[in-house]
Amino acid sequence: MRLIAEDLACRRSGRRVFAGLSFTLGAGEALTVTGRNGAGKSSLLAILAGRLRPEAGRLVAEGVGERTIPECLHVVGHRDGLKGALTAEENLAFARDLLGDADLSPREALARLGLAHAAGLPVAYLSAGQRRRVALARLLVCRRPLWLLDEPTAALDVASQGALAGLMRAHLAGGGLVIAATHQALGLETARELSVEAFRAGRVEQSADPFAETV
Ligand SMILES: Nc1ncnc2c1ncn2[C@@H]1O[C@H](COP(=O)(O)OP(=O)(O)OP(=O)(O)O)[C@@H](O)[C@H]1O
Repeated sequence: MRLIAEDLACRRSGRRVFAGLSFTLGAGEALTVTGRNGAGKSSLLAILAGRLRPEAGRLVAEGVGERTIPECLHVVGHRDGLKGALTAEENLAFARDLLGDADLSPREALARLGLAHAAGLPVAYLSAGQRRRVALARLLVCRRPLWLLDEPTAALDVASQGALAGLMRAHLAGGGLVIAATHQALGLETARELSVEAFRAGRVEQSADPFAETV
């Protein structure tokens, strides 16, 4: 898969958040989206996920056949999207049935996140970091090329941050793409950085592409 974002602009509550934002991301590549609070990182991810309409610009996915961009991606955002009354395993089985493209079994995915022991517990009983790990395990139960991650290390301890870095590296090595909004280093040495602040309305040159030399 290759994702091309062209000249994206975003307006929220009547305020221009960013404009003229372009990038291209190919198979095996990662992008970290940075910027201060309120700069528009989550808004950019929402546009990429098809959950927020851009004020201008367009998104193109190459190499995905008939599939739409939302059918090619996973989102792990601020809200974990888990059902508290269901067990960790049941939540993942639900996601697998809903999304299709089955990959690892729920138990295998939980084991990769060090949560095999919690498979049978209702998610409501889990800690914040454990819930985040269940949400991240969703990445592994369905095969989707593009991972959109919003502050994926939030609430994770050091060991779990390392496990996440390993999962992202394996995904990239298999030709996947990762776009992660973050305030922290993610342990991805090859990731390029996209500062949303560089595209703040009034500060941008139209269609400026910070990766023009590398794509
Ligand atoms: N649901 C919403 N409705 C209207 N405006 C919103 C909404 N969500 C965010 N905004 C506004 O959009 C702008 C960008 O917010 P966004 O959440 O994308 O920033 P961010 O860079 O992800 O911030 P943070 O680092 O705090 O997560 C902010 O000015 C915010 O007030």
